[in-house]
Amino acid sequence: SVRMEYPKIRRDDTAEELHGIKVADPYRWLEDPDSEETKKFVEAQNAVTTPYLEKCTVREAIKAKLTRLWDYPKYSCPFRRGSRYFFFMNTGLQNQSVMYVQDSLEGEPRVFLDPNILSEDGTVAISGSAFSEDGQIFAYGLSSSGSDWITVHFKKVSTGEDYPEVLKKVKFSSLSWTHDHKGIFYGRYIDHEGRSDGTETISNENQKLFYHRVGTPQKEDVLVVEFPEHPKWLIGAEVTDCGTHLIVTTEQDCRDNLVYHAKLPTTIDAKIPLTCIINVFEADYEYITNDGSVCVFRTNKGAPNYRLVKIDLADPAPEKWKTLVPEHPKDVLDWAACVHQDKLVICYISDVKSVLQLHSLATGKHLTTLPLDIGTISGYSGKRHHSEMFYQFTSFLTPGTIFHLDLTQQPLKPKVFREIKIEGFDPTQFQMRQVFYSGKDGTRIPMFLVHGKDLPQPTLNTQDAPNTPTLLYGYGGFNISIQPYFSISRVIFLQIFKGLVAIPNIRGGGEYGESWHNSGRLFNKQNVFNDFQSAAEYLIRERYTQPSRIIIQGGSNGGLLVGACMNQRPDLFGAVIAQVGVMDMLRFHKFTIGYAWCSDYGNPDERENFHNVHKYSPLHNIKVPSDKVQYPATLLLTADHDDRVVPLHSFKFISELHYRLSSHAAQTNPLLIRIETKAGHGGGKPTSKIIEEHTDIYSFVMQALGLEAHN
Ligand SMILES: O=C(NCC(=O)N1CCC[C@H]1C(=O)O)OCc1ccccc1
Repeated sequence: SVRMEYPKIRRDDTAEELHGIKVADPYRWLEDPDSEETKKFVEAQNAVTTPYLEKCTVREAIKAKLTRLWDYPKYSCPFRRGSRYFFFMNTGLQNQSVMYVQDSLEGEPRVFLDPNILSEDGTVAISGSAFSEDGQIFAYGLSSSGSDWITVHFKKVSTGEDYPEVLKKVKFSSLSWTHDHKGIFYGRYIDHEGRSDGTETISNENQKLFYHRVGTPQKEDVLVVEFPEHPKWLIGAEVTDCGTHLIVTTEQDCRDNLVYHAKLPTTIDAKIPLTCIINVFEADYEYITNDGSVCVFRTNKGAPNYRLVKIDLADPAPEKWKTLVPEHPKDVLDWAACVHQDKLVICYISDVKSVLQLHSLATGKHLTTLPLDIGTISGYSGKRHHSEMFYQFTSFLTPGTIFHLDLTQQPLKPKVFREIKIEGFDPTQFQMRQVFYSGKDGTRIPMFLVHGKDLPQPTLNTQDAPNTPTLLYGYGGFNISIQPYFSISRVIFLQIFKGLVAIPNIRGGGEYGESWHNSGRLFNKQNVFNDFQSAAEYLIRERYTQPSRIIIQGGSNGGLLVGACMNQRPDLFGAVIAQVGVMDMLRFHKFTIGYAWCSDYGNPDERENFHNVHKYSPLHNIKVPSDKVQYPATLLLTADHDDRVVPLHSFKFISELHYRLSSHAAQTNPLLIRIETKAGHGGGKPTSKIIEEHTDIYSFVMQALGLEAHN
């Protein structure tokens, strides 16, 4: 294939001496999103990528197929607030799901809030919300163009009218009502200078907790909690189920938190004095419910697979804690909620599949396990004072099934409340399996395989290497578990390319609790890359596919994963899709919320951590392969309002790839970047932009790997 011409991007002599080594950073100037030169860079890169994608002869056919199959109704669990029921629903191609209200489960749904009317291109999304206890006022966050910043609005439920005030400079905030329905606690970056629209990259510091009284202007909000000596702490606040106390948590990164509490004053007009009950960052503590001063927390303190403990706020010494639900030896206690006054809903992850149980709140004793197929609980709604609950099940081949459980029944019998079906998708044509493969160090790693029933079975004796296009997707970090969930774009990959989707549950995730997370972070981070490469080697050894047919895909921390893997094993993959990736591991902590990722990566300002991340940082480990080997066809994707992982990571990485590889004789695979506008990290992205993105990814893959499309 013809060699690509890439834009000539200026390199300057910026360099620093860091922890004993000289580190050049010739594209440092790309860190300024507002400079004319950076804007020209974006145009120049898109000017190369767009024609390449449009050259794909079946691009329109792929888009039509994606659009047709995408056009199926999507529902959330219904949830009761006050005397009304609400749910989100998307008829299929709406840019944003619409919020409906019903006076009863059988009642006629009425539009309650349609975010689609808030912008002409669907780029305004609901991001966070909370009803007052009586269900009469709805507090909701709106995010524009995918930014983490939100504005908070208040709607009177009975009339649908908004109150006049809008709360600004809000980010990474919980919204929690006092039970007198007068107002909410929320996190605010009141000191933030300059614009807060998600195109800025400055670090988010000095979040403070405010109390807002509905119907008053934001400038009258009361500063209730701040930690001026800890500018990087993020503050969470939750009013207890009984309404009398405030539970405050602080996080300095993406793991562990402190816990404070306070009795709520009847009038909130000054700072609230807190009592600290957990004062060391060594575990996660999540408030579930309380009876008087005795609170139930989900924690991994002394329990890497998590457990539920009772802590008496009046006597919080650890030796006084009572274990309510002990740690399971193998399964991870993923989340818990209190329902019907005296029951706990507990969701476990067992070999990556969800297990949903009811336990007694009083004794912790297991009451019943709700029947589930192999898959994931992707939604839940229920409150302590409710006698019913809803939960949503999904899997690779199940778009979504919503169950209703009436807890006053004996025996308990979950009822299918709604089953989502898709025209043109027949799940019986596909197969999903879980296999276990060995990592480089012998660790057994689970992997889901999804493919058409007609996938040519890997026959070990045929000479010709199997050439099934294989999408190998991974994340590998932050205690996040990649469980089976339905993705119509993956189904289309299987259909168009007669392909295989492989999802290895590599270390760094939460699939097997804290130990799985710890064995994939800090100085164990290379295990994550090894596990992912071992997954590819397993698929090749088992004759499912061959290197040139493997497409590795990852987003954010998963973008780092594929960026590192393409550097370490350019020979092992045919294509790389790196979405909003973390590519500059020496500087990630300097921008927006990047410092919070030091819990997985380590702080590069510290010598040992610096040398550790320097070893795998994608930007710093591009190596020209031997003369027969080339880098896989690579597509980086990012967007101008991504303020979670700022686009500079991908800008610098594509520039360095071009600089290092474009003169490598064997490098005929394209190395491209797709930079979107009015888009962010992914949350809240409108359906139209999602379909465009998947269309471009599949067009890229088809073009680059010379795949044929089956209709
Ligand atoms: O940064 C994250 N989450 C981690 C995250 O988004 N990461 C971690 C690495 C890159 C990117 C990703 O993988 O999506 O969320 C913001 C936040 C809120 C409250 C407390 C701490 C942090």
